Amino acid sequence: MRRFREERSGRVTDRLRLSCRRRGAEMEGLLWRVLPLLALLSSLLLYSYFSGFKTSHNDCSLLPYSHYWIRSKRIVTPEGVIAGAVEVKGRNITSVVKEEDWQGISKGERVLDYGEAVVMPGLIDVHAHLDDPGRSDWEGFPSGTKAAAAGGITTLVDMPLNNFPSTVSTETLELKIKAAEKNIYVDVGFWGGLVPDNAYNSSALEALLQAGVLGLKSFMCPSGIDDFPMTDASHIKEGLSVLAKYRRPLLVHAEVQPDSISMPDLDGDDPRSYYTYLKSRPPLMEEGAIRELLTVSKDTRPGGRSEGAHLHVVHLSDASSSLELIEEAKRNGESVTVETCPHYLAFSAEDIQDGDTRFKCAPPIRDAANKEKLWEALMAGKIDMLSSDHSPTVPELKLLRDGNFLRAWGGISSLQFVLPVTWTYGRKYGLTLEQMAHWWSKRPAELAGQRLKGAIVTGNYADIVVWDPDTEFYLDDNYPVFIKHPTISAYMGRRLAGKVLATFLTGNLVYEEGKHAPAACGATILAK
Ligand SMILES: NC(=O)NC(NC(N)=O)C(=O)[O-]
Ligand SMILES: [Zn+2]
Ligand SMILES: [Zn+2]
Repeated sequence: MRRFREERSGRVTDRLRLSCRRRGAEMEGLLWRVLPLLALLSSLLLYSYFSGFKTSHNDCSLLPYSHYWIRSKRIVTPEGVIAGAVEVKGRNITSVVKEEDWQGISKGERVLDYGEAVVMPGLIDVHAHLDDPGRSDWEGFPSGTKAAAAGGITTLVDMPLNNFPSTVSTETLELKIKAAEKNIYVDVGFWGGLVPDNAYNSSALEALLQAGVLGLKSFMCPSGIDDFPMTDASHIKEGLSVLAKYRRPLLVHAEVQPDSISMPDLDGDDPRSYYTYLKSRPPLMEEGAIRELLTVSKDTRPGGRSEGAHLHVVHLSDASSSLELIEEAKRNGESVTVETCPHYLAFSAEDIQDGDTRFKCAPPIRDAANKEKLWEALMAGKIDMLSSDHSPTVPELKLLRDGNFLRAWGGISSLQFVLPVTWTYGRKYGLTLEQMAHWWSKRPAELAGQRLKGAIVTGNYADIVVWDPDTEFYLDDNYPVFIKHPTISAYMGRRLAGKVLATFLTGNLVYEEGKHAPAACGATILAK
């Protein structure tokens, strides 16, 4: 029995030994097969570690790495235009070096040398209507933000109207955020709507602000959108008092039809004539609205009821009395700013052909003398910033064939073109690269409360546009245009200077020479 057991156990041991040997051989074989794979994997890991290669989000960028230098002879920084390089690592700018210090930098790094091209902070457009959700056939987040990226805009703040439903509550903001997520090629923040329904309901307004809108927007005249009714000065006063607590701005479309203004009689006037439309919205409408606004902007003074709130007049067209009133408010210590748009700086009423409703917007484009005064005010620092007021629609509603200015949709389509337009029309007034960055990046970043955007400085997000001020091009059918309906844009067919070469968004090269990164990796921006 014992022997048997021994014998048996001996046989078992033998078998075990045999199977161990066989398994050992198998393991060895496996090891030889796996070893090269392991070596490959570890070298890939090492490579990705040292090169900053993105393993997960590389569809967000046209570059296969995320640590690199952008080099140029013209980098626009808050300290002036310098020759040198901007170091980008991941999402941020990690250093900005002048040419004289460049030699000391390790040469193993990746360098994108743009020569003489301008390297500037990405543009921040605080006034765009992307019409999503609800009217994405007018524009929509994907095409709108692709156009923005192609135009050097890295951040835009979307208006609360023209989308449906209008963004006037936490629920409607939620719909907007959902529509934007994974569909945006640049960063997008949101203004909420101040409307009669929520103006006296501070808890509703607070909920909207807590949900992340960067500020509020209201209209002092009919907006043309049924679920976005107009507000008066008393609504605005209430809105400002809530905004004060959050230190966020109220943006106002400042046109009214005050009883004191006797509106011109248009009976018998040709609706196809631009002058008929111009007559229907005189400068007095802007002036009247601003006069009313100034009765409540007093509250924003230090020690005032709404100290901490801020009033921003959007798309100023009247360069006369309206501008003087705004100047006066600023002198009185009120927290007030004003923007104008490239179309008021590029076009004048004299140039607009009868029936060409591509030029219809509100307030209207005024005469050449007014345009000159707008440029003067802008150059003198009296106008704080620029915005696109990109407000497209479907071509049918522009009534291009009919040409009826009184019935056509009002709004200029410009999102992709604002950089070259500002540059092209501003050169004769001597505008500088620093002014471009000031009006399009620094001041809009402040308005939208974006502390890490709007300037090329260490620590900021690497939101950068590279453009060539000397290249001229025609906006013709061969030009890559990304707005949804190019035919309704007043800029098509124009010759412009200042070509966008590349756009970087939080370190990703999102656009280069007609091509976008495959994935929509812009972020929604919500205020905290
Ligand atoms: N509903 C609109 O988009 N209106 C816009 N229309 C323009 N500007 O003609 C605006 O901003 O007022
Ligand atoms: Zn407006
Ligand atoms: Zn607008």
